[in-house]
Amino acid sequence: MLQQMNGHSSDPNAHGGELREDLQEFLGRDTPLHLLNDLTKVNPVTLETVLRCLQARYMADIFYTNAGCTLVALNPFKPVPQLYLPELMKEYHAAPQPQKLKPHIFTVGEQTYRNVKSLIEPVNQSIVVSGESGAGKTWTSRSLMKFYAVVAASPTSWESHKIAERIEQRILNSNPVMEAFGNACTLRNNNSSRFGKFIQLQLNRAQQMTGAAVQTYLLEKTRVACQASNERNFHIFYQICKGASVEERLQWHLPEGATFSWLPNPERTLEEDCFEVTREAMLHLGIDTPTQNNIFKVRRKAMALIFGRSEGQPLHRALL
Ligand SMILES: Nc1ncnc2c1ncn2[C@@H]1O[C@H](COP(=O)(O)OP(=O)(O)OP(=O)(O)O)[C@@H](O)[C@H]1O
Repeated sequence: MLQQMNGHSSDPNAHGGELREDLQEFLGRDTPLHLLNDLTKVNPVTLETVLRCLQARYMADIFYTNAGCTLVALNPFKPVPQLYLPELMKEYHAAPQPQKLKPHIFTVGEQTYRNVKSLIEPVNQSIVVSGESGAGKTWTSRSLMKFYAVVAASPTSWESHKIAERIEQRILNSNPVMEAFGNACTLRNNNSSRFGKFIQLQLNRAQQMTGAAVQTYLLEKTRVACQASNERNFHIFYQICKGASVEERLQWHLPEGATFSWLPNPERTLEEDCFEVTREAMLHLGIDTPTQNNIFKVRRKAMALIFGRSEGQPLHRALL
């Protein structure tokens, strides 16, 4: 992280072989760097000092840092389940001043939620999640959706509780489906979203979740026919190839172990390859098994048409 950014060396010794005076002063300060919760408090604000601070926090397993009203999220590249527990979501939700708690994506979620709540005429709130490929945007969006599913789904009556649960579950189930059809393994990220998305969560006047809409754009369609070496096609094709049942294989004319010229690197086993998870999520979204089968049949035919037949299979059989 400290090596190179935008072509500028961030080596503090690059300035005449000695640490610059202001940087020396910054590094020698009394407060340990990892305790700096807000990058605007870094003084002087330079590439070196900001990166030093983020690096110190990363080494101390602190992955969120404020930068004024923006939140910087570092990808931990390891599971940190204790950071995303429902109890923690509730803690941020119940806090009188969540911004006084440790920086977290839940602070942003809660602040936004309160903004909607505090206005007499409800005004839409937006959270922009940006970063380079593999930075953790999908993870962050998922965490926000889980947060709202917990804090915005607590209606009182049993009947409405059932409805809220259904909506909450559906919102969360949209993720595996979107990711199966729109994500692929790239050099930078095993589960890279190859499309942009605008997720809208709808609340009623009591700030309970009543629905959600996802608009997708800019799907990287060219990946179907052309992938960089060591990258893969969209997950769904591998899921079908690896996860179809014996009956489905017969029905879809998909022999066990069939290989396709445009489905490279099938030997890589990813957790995203799980067909069952996609099917289950589709079921929860109201896409029943016969409809699912039709969707997968079309996918299978696309595989024959676009990817070429599985080895040794005549075309008329592949298109059946
Ligand atoms: N907060 C986190 N905790 C644990 N793991 C994380 C976290 N953020 C990201 N990751 C890991 O990093 C991987 C890449 O993150 P993610 O898919 O969210 O990146 P992205 O910014 O959406 O990338 P792309 O633009 O390529 O879709 C995740 O699959 C996950 O393994």
